[in-house]
Amino acid sequence: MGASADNTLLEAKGLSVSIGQVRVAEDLSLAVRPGEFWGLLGPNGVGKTTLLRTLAGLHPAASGEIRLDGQALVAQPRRAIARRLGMLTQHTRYAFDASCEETALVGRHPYLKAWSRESGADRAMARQALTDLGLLELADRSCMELSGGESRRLALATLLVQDPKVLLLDEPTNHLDPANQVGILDVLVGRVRAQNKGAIMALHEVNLATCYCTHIVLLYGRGEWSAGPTEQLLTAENLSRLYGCRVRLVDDGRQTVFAVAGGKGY
Ligand SMILES: Nc1ncnc2c1ncn2[C@@H]1O[C@H](COP(=O)(O)OP(=O)(O)OP(=O)(O)O)[C@@H](O)[C@H]1O
Repeated sequence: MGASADNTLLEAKGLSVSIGQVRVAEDLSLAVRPGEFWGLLGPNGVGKTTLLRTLAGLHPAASGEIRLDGQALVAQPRRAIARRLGMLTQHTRYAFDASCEETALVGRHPYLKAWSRESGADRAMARQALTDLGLLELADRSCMELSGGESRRLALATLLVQDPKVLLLDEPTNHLDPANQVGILDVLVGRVRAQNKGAIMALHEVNLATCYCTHIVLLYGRGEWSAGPTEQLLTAENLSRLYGCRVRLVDDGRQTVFAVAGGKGY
């Protein structure tokens, strides 16, 4: 199956999404093209995870359509979807005792035939991903013995080994110190650009979004949203409305950053 005529990797058309009593998005349309890295921002509980799960085909939309690589998502078998789309979930929990290398190799499962084992090339991919995420020294260590940040990086390594065209990332920088946050975003953005992938990343760190994201989706609540290029969407006015607290833009001549200026009384 080839990409769609205009190269769109993942497309939402007129998508309406709810969960429980929460209206996440009404009539949402967006198209993720090769090389684009989208940021998904909004307050706690607004529905970022739910929207990512919907785009992955794991939560049903109330209406609208999702197209992956030019074809309706619902028409594609899960195994085919897993070769094209991968999701990093918000929390990393390992239920089975396996080494970090074996855990990273799970990313190759969508490509293996029944009863077949991972090849040397698969193992090389796993070791490369562990190297890229600074985990090679832990290759033989049990995944049950990792710190929160190490577990997070192992989950990302597994996603890189899965090597899908579309990456859905739910707060990938959770549990990571600042150096590891920019380190893993450098790796992810590097892969997206070099290999013409597309990504959507839910996150709360607005200043990482300004550094790394080409496009932004803002979820305001009650189904309201806006989407577009980062420089148009990420303004102090939009962010103040989004989070319900005053956000200021600070410019030191080299970089512009957003700073929380305090609550209503400040
Ligand atoms: N299975 C469920 N049934 C009903 N409501 C749910 C369910 N799962 C989540 N919710 C609710 O749906 C809303 C959206 O949750 P979601 O996890 O998508 O938000 P989020 O924007 O990712 O939040 P956060 O920033 O806190 O991670 C929340 O109010 C949550 O309590």
